Amino acid sequence: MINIVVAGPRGKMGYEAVQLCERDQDLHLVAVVDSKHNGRTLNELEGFGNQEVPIYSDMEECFSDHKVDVLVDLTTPAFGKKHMEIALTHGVRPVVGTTGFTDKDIQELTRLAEEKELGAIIAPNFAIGAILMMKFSQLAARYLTDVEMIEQHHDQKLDAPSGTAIKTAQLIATERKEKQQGHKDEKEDLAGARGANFEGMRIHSVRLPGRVAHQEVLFGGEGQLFSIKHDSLNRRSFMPGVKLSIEHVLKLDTLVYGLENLID
Ligand SMILES: NC(=O)c1ccc[n+]([C@@H]2O[C@H](COP(=O)([O-])OP(=O)(O)OC[C@H]3O[C@@H](n4cnc5c(N)ncnc54)[C@H](O)[C@@H]3O)[C@@H](O)[C@H]2O)c1
Ligand SMILES: O=C(O)C1=N[C@H](C(=O)O)CCC1
Repeated sequence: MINIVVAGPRGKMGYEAVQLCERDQDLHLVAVVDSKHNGRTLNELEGFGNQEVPIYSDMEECFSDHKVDVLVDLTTPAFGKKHMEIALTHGVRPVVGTTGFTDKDIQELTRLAEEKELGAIIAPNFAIGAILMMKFSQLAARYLTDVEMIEQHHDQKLDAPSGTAIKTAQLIATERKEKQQGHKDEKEDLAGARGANFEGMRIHSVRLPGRVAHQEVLFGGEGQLFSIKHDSLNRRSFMPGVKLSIEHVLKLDTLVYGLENLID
């Protein structure tokens, strides 16, 4: 049994992670961390069935009261880093799907994980299909170096571009040199029209009700187009990756950023 704490249980992803623990015999949900409802139990909240799991608003108190192996953090960009620091300081391995980490955050958290000799995972996207999209895009960029991305998410998303789009751009950047794309004299008549610029790659972020998580990576060459697309149609699509991460993080003694590092 792996003792789990989920942070953000009332959120769209946190709710699915709680249900994953309920379904999976290897995962034991010992407590949850929520910004509200301190001192109550999950079964007192609407939608949680009979899960008599204690709710804490103070993560440190939660880790003092329980023996925890893994923290699954699915909160907001404002709290992801702080929660990882608290977990590592208390000897708990974090598996974090929360997005919005900067390069500096990842460097600092890597140092902390190594100092504590603990595994940690930051996964911008837990869906296996999205990992394949990123890996295939990295390969394609070796041959087709003009790239644009369109990522689409629901309209409650706080960060843009998505963590997945940034990670895809970082992987592609390992295979192609920075280059200016489009006409050298192009000019935006409306600010933002050409999207965000990552080493010359353009990233376009769509936010609409009804969307879940979608990304298309578009490659252009002389007389040809190539595109790779992934759609998450519901949040269950992320749960096999959460389980995979929980299993892997127990065997690690450093921070891994991106599930592409865990699958061949
Ligand atoms: N890695 C992935 O595959 C993946 C997939 C979907 C979403 N995400 C990311 O996961 C995060 C959550 O997404 P969501 O769609 O579930 O968002 P959401 O807004 O539905 O849920 C976030 C939850 O976090 C809670 N929260 C905020 N601050 C907190 C704190 N200090 N302590 C405890 N709980 C706190 C909120 O109350 C809310 O219930 C986002 O950063 C999103 O980008 C990642
Ligand atoms: O719903 C979200 O928010 C998602 N965020 C991740 C990202 O930023 O890439 C992954 C997919 C869903």
